[in-house]
Amino acid sequence: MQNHGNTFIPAYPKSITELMGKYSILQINGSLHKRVHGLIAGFLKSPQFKARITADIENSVKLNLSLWRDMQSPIYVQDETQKITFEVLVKVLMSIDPGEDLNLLKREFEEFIKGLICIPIKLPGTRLYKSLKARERLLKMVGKILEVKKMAMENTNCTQNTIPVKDAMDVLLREGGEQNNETHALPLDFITGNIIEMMIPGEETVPMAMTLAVKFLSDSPVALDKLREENMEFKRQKNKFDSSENYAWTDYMSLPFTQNVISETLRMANIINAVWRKAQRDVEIKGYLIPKGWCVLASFTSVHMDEENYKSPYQFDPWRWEKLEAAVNYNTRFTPFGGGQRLCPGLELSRLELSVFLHHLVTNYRWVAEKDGIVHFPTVKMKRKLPITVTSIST
Ligand code: HEM
Repeated sequence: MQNHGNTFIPAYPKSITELMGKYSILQINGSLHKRVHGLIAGFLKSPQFKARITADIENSVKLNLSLWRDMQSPIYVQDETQKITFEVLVKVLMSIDPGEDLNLLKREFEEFIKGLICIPIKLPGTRLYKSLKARERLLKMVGKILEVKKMAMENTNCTQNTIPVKDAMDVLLREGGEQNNETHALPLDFITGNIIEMMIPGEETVPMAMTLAVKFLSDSPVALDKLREENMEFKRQKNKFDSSENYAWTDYMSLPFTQNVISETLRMANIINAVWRKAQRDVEIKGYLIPKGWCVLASFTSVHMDEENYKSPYQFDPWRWEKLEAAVNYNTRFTPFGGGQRLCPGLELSRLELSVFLHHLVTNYRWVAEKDGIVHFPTVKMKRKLPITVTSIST
């Protein structure tokens, strides 16, 4: 994973490559990949972006959690967390607010991703065909949003600084277009395609991490008590000074046990359990020859569940991170977000979303989870979407 795209490149099953388009960030290599990755990662980790998105995440989490009070039991955590994170994701990528457009986009996107892992036959009626059609409709919808943004930019005779960059689409739209020099600008269809493709790694991962955090905490009452204690104390301290309860992203990041719960959840969840690569030349690793053209599956589960890396790896133990912090080489032993030049640009955003969700969940509700199991293939899911019954905590 640490190579520079000249030894191993991504290689996905045919249904995925068909659906993604050849200029997707997930498939491109070399200098174009470096440019697009750098733009998106730079934007998502900027303090200005995180400050702004924290309020959006809070609004979405608070609104959706408040509805739980009047919902009939059981509440299905997997569905509920998906609502929250989809709202955040489209805000990050193209600033769509909740409403009819968002609902339509969600429906089409769900139809689109159903075909990611399927038999790659492209005939009317097949799964792949339906998903390709959904992709065409998505391209149209996102293309319209892009057109509007482009016109707004042109009408205000925008230079880099006059209209603030609000989302990933803005970032890509402005790239190379400054000083009216359009020659280095990214083509519009490249941008539209990539906005849709960036929804793929962002859409299911964060809600599944939230759902599994609830699952692991339900099975570990001592860890849940400690998490609640830390977050209740944080809430009390905050309310002393500012009863409006608006927290900064740095507040969330400063809760050590909560961060350890998130790391431990990501280690055990293995939401992206592996990545696919293809050898560009003969490669020798630890005495084994991987011939040019062969595919390699870099398994993160094997890393995270290896006793040599983590003692009692199947035990949910957030405290292990207090001891591990200095010792673990994160590049090779903790890889939920991958590594090297393809390291997930949504890493910090995901941790922030998880922190906000856990904070509002444990300070507002107690819950009892029904029996449920985790399915690991082809993607991580709960067998029964994790049904829980909640009771409000009065503070
Ligand atoms: C818990 C949540 C998440 C996990 C576990 C996760 C995991 C990963 C992993 C393992 C990769 C590397 C893939 C590879 O090497 O081929 C990746 C790439 C990527 N992720 Fe995430 N991801 C998460 C959330 C997000 C979010 C919220 C976004 C969107 C805002 C996002 C956007 C991306 C993109 C665009 C890439 C491709 C990067 C590239 O190839 O240059 N991810 N993610």
